[in-house]
Amino acid sequence: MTVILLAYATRNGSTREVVDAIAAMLRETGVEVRVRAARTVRAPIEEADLIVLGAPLYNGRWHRDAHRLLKRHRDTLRRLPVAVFGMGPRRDTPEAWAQARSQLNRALTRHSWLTPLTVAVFGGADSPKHRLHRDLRDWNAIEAWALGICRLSERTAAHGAT
Ligand SMILES: Cc1cc2nc3c(=O)[nH]c(=O)nc-3n(C[C@H](O)[C@H](O)[C@H](O)COP(=O)(O)O)c2cc1C
Repeated sequence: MTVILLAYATRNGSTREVVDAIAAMLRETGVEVRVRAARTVRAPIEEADLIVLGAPLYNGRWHRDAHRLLKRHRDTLRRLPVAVFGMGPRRDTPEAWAQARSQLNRALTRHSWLTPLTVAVFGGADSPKHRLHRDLRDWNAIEAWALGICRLSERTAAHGAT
């Protein structure tokens, strides 16, 4: 059975909600999914056919737990397919979306050995305690991405089996 590890970092919980939604979608397709906070993923990394790493952008930076996971597990992750997503932006303008994307791209350049299968930004959500509680998460885009991941994992598993 295909095993997908979903590793995430979060400050206010919205990334975890996205990961839970992705996990539910993937499980419906018969994939085995393990959800872990990025900081708790220790070496040796669990056996998985594919890793999904999701974390929010804060003040132009990707969450440090995501960086740490990539650093700590570099040798294993070099050999495994990795899909990446970031959370942001906070404002719904083309400029803000482009900025979030370029912040994530810049963060990934710190790990030049990494060639993700796919990279996405899903839109940010304010903490429930925030006065405005804006939520730009596009659940249709998240679902489409999760299904794409599923197809990728099937292809990877088939490739590994030959
Ligand atoms: C203080 C603060 C700074 C933020 N900075 C950025 C940023 O630089 N770029 C971005 O795209 N999103 C930014 N965001 C949006 C967060 O990435 C978004 O709210 C995300 O959903 C938070 O994830 P979490 O709930 O998992 O912590 C910021 C949010 C806050 C509250």
